[in-house]
Order: sequence, then structure tokens, then C-alpha cells
Amino acid sequence: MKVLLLGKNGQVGWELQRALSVVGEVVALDHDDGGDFTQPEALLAKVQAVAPQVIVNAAAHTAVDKAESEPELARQLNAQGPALLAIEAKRTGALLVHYSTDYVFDGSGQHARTEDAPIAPLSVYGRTKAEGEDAIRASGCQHLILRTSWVYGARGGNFAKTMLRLAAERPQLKVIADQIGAPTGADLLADLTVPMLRAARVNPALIGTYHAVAAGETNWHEYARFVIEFARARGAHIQVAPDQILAIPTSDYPTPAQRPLNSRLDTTRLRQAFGLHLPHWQRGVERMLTEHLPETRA
Ligand SMILES: NC(=O)C1=CN([C@@H]2O[C@H](COP(=O)(O)OP(=O)(O)OC[C@H]3O[C@@H](n4cnc5c(N)ncnc54)[C@H](OP(=O)(O)O)[C@@H]3O)[C@@H](O)[C@H]2O)C=CC1
Ligand SMILES: Cc1cn([C@H]2C[C@H](O)[C@@H](COP(=O)(O)OP(=O)(O)O[C@H]3O[C@@H](C)C(=O)[C@@H](O)[C@H]3O)O2)c(=O)[nH]c1=O
Repeated sequence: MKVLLLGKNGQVGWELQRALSVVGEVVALDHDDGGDFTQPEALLAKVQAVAPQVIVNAAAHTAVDKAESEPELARQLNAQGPALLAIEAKRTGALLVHYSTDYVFDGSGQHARTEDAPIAPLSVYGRTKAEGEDAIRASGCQHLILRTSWVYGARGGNFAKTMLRLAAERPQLKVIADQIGAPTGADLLADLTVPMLRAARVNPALIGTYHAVAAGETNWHEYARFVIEFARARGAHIQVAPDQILAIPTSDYPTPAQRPLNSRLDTTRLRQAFGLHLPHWQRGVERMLTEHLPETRA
């Protein structure tokens, strides 16, 4: 099977390069080697030249605050690029695997949302990601959309690494405690993608949108405390005292983009359709930190 991976250097793309290697021949691209979503004609020509049976799209505009001031670029990456891939997948019969986000929802209420819950994004990032999802579904192509949340990877920056850096530099941290969600490893997403795409290739009834997040829930403050205490216990340089990691409401941390308060995603559909187990978020974060912490020691 020939697989085209877009966004190979991102957090998820990097893990997909590893995970997809068991599926078949993988052609992996990023924006500097033919997979540039701001160059739709060249992108289409590249997809046609590769002629994949499966397209896995991990490219996106993920800078949530920056997207507020560059909505057209966000739309090109998060909506128009995926739409182009979907139309081409429909034409050739390829399967399109795509990733989306908890930020397509407004985060009202306290319940975990299912895949059919109404989308109501609060930000340019969320809106353009929702447009990308809609375009894929409207194209009629064979697709899997995996909506996930709070992604961290061994490669690149993420919230946990930011907290470790700030905890080493500052005597006090203030972290939002009223946004609830599930940190999800890029490695977990990549590892789920393989059995899902294999199953969906032979069973079109599996085509559709799925919530793919680690089990359990937390808030950014509790997540930060977990990361910092794990690192402290393993001898990392941490300046901030445990009682100086302060919990604050979202209203005390103004940002250009509004974020949902309730990012709980119900994963029942994915677990039942594919028989896959989703581990607790703390296990994956521990694994990522164990890999990352040696890099932070003097
Ligand atoms: N990160 C998160 O917390 C979450 C992510 N998601 C979704 O998961 C998916 C993967 O996200 P993640 O791996 O974290 O994202 P990253 O930001 O880590 O990676 C995005 C990728 O897109 C590439 N890219 C940037 N500009 C272009 C362009 N013009 N054309 C083509 N590719 C480009 C980047 O390349 P380069 O690195 O060279 O700039 C990078 O490879 C996305 O769909 C995202 O919306 C969903 C929920 C949470
Ligand atoms: C650095 C910092 C952040 N925060 C808050 C801001 C924000 O609400 C939260 C997380 O910060 P981030 O910058 O990682 O947030 P953000 O970039 O919004 O993360 C999101 O990225 C996109 C791509 C997604 O799809 C989402 O699922 C989600 O992971 O922590 C603090 O409260 N204190 C701090 O010192």
C-alpha cells in the first residue's frame, strides 16, 4: 500500500513517519519539499504524481493565538488544503486520514461531547479546522477524521515542556485551572492511526469522524503540577515551589484567541468500532517526560 504523509515534521507527523512504516511505502512531505498547502497547484501535482492509496494529513496551522491575526493562512492550511486532498481522494478512491480538534466546540457545559455534538468554534483556528472537517465530509471521499486534544510529542515544543522551562526559570507560575481536557500523545495518535486505517480500508462502514484522546481528564494547572512534580522527583532543575504553582481562572489569562472551557471528548465510538484501548493521559505524559528530561539536565 502506498501512503502519502503530509506535515511529516510536526508533532504528530513525526510519530506517523515511525508508525506508518509498517503499512507500506510511505512518501513523507512537508511544506519545503512539495507538500506546501499555500501552493495548491503544486500540492495537487505532487499528490497526483505519488498516486497514494492512503493520504494522511498531519499538516495544519496550530498556532492558536497567531491564527487570529492571519486567518487567511490558517484557512489555507486547515480548510482549503484538506478540501483539495479530499476532492483528489474522492476522484482516485484513496482513503484520507485527517486530524481535528476539541477547539471546533464551544466548550459549554460539563459533559463529554460525542462526535455528533454541534460544532461552534470560538477561534479562527477552531473555525478553520471545522471548515476542513466539513469539506472532507462534503467531498464524499473515504475518510477518517480523528478529533483530538492537547497534543504533546517528544519532538518540538508543547505545554509540558513550556511548564518545565518556566518552572526552572521562575519562582512563581500562574496556570489556568478552569479549562478541562485530556493531554494526548502524538505517539498514541500515530499508533491508533495504523489499525484504524487498515480496518477502514477493508470496511467502509468504519468511515467517519472519531474522538481520539487519552483516558481521564485534567485541567492545565493540574497538568502543569503533574509535569513539574514528576520532573522534580527525577532530579530536574526546578525553581518554583509546589505552592507557587497558582491556579487561575481563564479570565486572568487574556489571550487573542478564546479557548473552550470544557474540552471533554467522548471516545466511546472509537473504542467500540475498532476495539482499541485508550490509556490514561498520565501514562503517556510520563513516557514523554522520561524521554525528554535527560535533555534538561545540566
Ligand atoms: N497540537 C495540538 O495540541 C493539537 C493538534 N491537533 C491537530 O493534530 C494535527 C497535527 O498537529 P501537530 O502535529 O500538533 O501540529 P504541528 O504544528 O506540530 O505540525 C504542523 C505541521 O504542518 C506543517 N506546515 C506548516 N505550514 C505548512 C504549509 N504551508 N504547508 C504544509 N505544511 C505546513 C508544519 O511544518 P513545519 O514544522 O516545518 O512548520 C508541521 O509539519 C493538526 O491537524 C492539528 O490541528 C488537534 C488537537 C490538538
Ligand atoms: C504558558 C502558559 C499557558 N497557560 C494556558 C494558556 C492555555 O489556555 C493553556 C495551554 O496553552 P497552549 O499554548 O499549549 O494552548 P493551545 O495552543 O491553545 O493548545 C491547543 O492547541 C491546539 C492546536 C489544539 O488543537 C488544542 O487541543 C490545544 O492543545 O495554558 C497558562 O495558564 N499559564 C502559562 O504560563
